[in-house]
Amino acid sequence: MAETQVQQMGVGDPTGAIQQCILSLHNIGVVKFGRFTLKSGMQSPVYFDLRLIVSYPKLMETVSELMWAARPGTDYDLVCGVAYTGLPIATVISTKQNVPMLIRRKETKGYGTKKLVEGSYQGNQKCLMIEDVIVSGSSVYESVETLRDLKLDVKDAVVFLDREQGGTANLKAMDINIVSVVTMTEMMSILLKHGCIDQVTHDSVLEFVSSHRDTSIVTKEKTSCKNGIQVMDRKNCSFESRITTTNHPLTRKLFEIMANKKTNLCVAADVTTTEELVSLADKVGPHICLLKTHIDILTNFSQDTIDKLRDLAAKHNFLLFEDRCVTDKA
Ligand SMILES: O=C(O)c1cc(=O)[nH]c(=O)n1[C@@H]1O[C@H](COP(=O)(O)O)[C@@H](O)[C@H]1O
Repeated sequence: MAETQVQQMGVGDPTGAIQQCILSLHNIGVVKFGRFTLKSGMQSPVYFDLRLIVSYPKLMETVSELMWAARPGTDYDLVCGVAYTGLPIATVISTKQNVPMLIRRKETKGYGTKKLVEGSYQGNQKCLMIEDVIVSGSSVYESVETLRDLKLDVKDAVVFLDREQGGTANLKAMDINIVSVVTMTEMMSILLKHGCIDQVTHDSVLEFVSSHRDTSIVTKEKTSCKNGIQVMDRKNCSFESRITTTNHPLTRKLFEIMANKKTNLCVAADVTTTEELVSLADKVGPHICLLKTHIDILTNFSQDTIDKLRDLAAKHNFLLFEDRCVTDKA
């Protein structure tokens, strides 16, 4: 797609470039319907998986051109993609527009330079952030925060899809101006118009969006960034905010219990009968997040032991952790 053609778009997409792109993205399976767990833990009937475009170079070029055309300002010294899908898009923009690029890592390397930001930069350079999807704005915000710590001038961001779930307003409050190529409402109406989805699917997505418009920014970790090196500050993070720190469902579940029950107490149940174990679990259950068992020291262990513990874990909302050691070094 020619740059001039893309630049003519604007309100109403007169050239149809955005519509065409949405239909192509739908064809390759980027727009998925079903039941999806989002980064925030929220269940959604729709998922926009732009990562797939790395397998379709021409489409990646189109997406990059549409995003560059939608950018909110001019005269950027740098572009920076938000990991991961923002990175290939930023690379295409960087080479096509001849604007140098930065890479903002998701995690600091534990070796070598230990830098969080790769590439050359100087203080006060103006940088445009590039992201695939915005929900709450947390991903964009975390990257902006890191770059601002390095004294870069970051006020603008461009995103392909705005899911209209509060991210734009959240970022505005952080002095970040973000524009999107398309909103969820616009995308759904394009897909409906072209017979890609039925009215029921269309309506259920819009209903979901309208009832989940108030997401808030939850930063992964309180971090500070000195000379591009990230410093974690877990001790000052709430259990609530740490729910989003991890991708592991079990760890997330543990943080959810800790946040809900306001406890980080674990009990190690070193008792020798099922009756003692079950009675202890029922007594301490309301106050703990986790019960550690040693079923190999129970004299009357059976399936009944497991069933009773499971019922109590569900009743009092705690996790069970069996600590059977093959070799106990202690
Ligand atoms: O997990 C999500 O919320 C999500 C929904 C979706 O439809 N597509 C999608 O890519 N995401 C992920 O959500 C991130 C943005 O969420 P926020 O950080 O809350 O704005 C993206 O960078 C994706 O990793």
